[in-house]
Amino acid sequence: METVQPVSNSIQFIGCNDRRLERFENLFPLPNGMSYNSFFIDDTKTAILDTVDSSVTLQYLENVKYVLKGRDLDYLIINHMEPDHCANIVELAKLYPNMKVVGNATTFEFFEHFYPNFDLKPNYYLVKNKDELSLGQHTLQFVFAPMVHWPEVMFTYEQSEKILFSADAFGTFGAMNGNLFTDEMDYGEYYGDACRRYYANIVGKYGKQTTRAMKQVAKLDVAMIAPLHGPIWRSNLTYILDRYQKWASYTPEKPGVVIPYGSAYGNTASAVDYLAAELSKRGVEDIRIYDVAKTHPSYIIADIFKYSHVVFASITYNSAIFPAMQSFLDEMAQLMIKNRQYALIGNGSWSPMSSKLMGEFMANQSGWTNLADTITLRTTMAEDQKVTLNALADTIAQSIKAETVTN
Ligand SMILES: Cc1cc2nc3c(=O)[nH]c(=O)nc-3n(C[C@H](O)[C@H](O)[C@H](O)COP(=O)(O)O)c2cc1C
Repeated sequence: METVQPVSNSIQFIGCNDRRLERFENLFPLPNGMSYNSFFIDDTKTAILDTVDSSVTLQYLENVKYVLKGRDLDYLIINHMEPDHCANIVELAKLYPNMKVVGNATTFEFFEHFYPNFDLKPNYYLVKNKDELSLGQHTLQFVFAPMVHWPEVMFTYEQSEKILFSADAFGTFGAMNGNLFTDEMDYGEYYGDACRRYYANIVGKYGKQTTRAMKQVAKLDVAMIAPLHGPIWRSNLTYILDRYQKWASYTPEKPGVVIPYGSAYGNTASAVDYLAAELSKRGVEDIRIYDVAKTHPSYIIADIFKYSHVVFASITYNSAIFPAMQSFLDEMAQLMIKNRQYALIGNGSWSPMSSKLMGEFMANQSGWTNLADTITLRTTMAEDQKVTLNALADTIAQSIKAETVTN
C-alpha cells in the first residue's frame, strides 16, 4: 500500500521508514529507526527530489507510481549522492527513461563511481550554484552546500511555496510516526536528542561549511524546511536554526560537565562518582557520567556538543590508554569539536601512562582549554586524594559559574 502524505496541495511526501536497521552507516545505533525522505512536485512538469535507501525500495517504488498516476517523470533532483538517498536513481531511470537527472558536476562524478555500468549521461541535467529550473507554477533554485555533509550536497529552494529542501541538514535519527510536521508532535521530547546526536556525529566535523550554508539560507524567505531525514519544519523555524547556529559554531548549549571514563574494575568509576558528587555539592547542574566501554560514543559526543566542560578519566592498559577510551577520543577528535574546557584523571597500578598519553592527545586538540593539572590515581583513590579531587571540583564549579555569568 502507498504511504504518501501531502506536504501542500501540489507537493507530496513519498519517503519511507526503516525500523529494522540496527545502525545508521553501520555505526550509529538507531533505537527508533530511520526515515529516508523523498518529495514529489506535481506541476506541468513532474519532479522528485532525492530517492531513498535500498532497504525500502519496494515501498518507495509503490509510492512513486501512486503519485505519478501513469504520468512520466520529468525531473529527478539529486541533492545528496549518498547511498541512503541515491540508491534508487537507477531504478527510477529504468522506469522513467526520459527523466532528466538534475545534479552538479560532483554529483555526476559520484554517480559514475557508484554505478560504473549504468550509462545515465544522456539524462544528465547539469546545474550550477543558484541556477533555476521552472516546473510550471513551481521554480526550483539550487543552492550548493558543499560538505554539509558530502562535497556534492546542494539544497533546493522552491520559490512559490518557499520550501527549502535541505538535504541532510536539519534532519534527525528516528523514523517518522505518521505526523509529518514538527508542530504535530512534541519534537523536543521525541527527536530533540536524536537530532543533536545526528548533527554532532554526521555533520559535526563540518561546522564551518554548515555556517556558510546557513548564511545562504538566511538570504532566502523560507517558510518550510524539508530535510532528508525526519519531520518537516513549517513553524518555529528559529528552534532548529538557533540549534544549528550553536552546533555549527561549536558553542555549548548550556553549562554542564560530561565525564566519560574507562575502568576495568570500577576504581576509576568510583573516583568519577566521587568527583561528580562533589561537583553537585558545589551547585553544578547537568553532570553526565558515561562508561566509554558501555555507552555508544555517538551519545557521549552529542552531550559534548551540548555541554561546556568535559572530564576524561581512564586507566592505563598495557602501557596505553584503555582501548575503549582511546577509540572514543579518536572518534571525538575526528569531529573537531572546539570551545570546551577539560580536565583529566589517569590511573595505573604499576606504571601509570594514561595521564601522560591523554594529556598529549588533548594538547593536540585545538580549541580545548585545560582547566587543571592531571590527577593520577594508583589503582584506587587514596584518602589524601580527596583534597585533589575536591580542588578539581572547585576549579570546575568556578569555571562553570564564570561561564553562566558570561552567558
Ligand atoms: C589488562 C590490564 C592491563 C593493565 N595495564 C597496566 C599498565 O600497563 N600499567 C599500569 O600502571 N596499570 C595497568 N593496569 C592497571 C589499571 O591501569 C588500573 O590501575 C586498574 O585496572 C584499577 O583501575 P580500575 O578499577 O578503574 O580498572 C592494567 C589493568 C588491566 C586490567
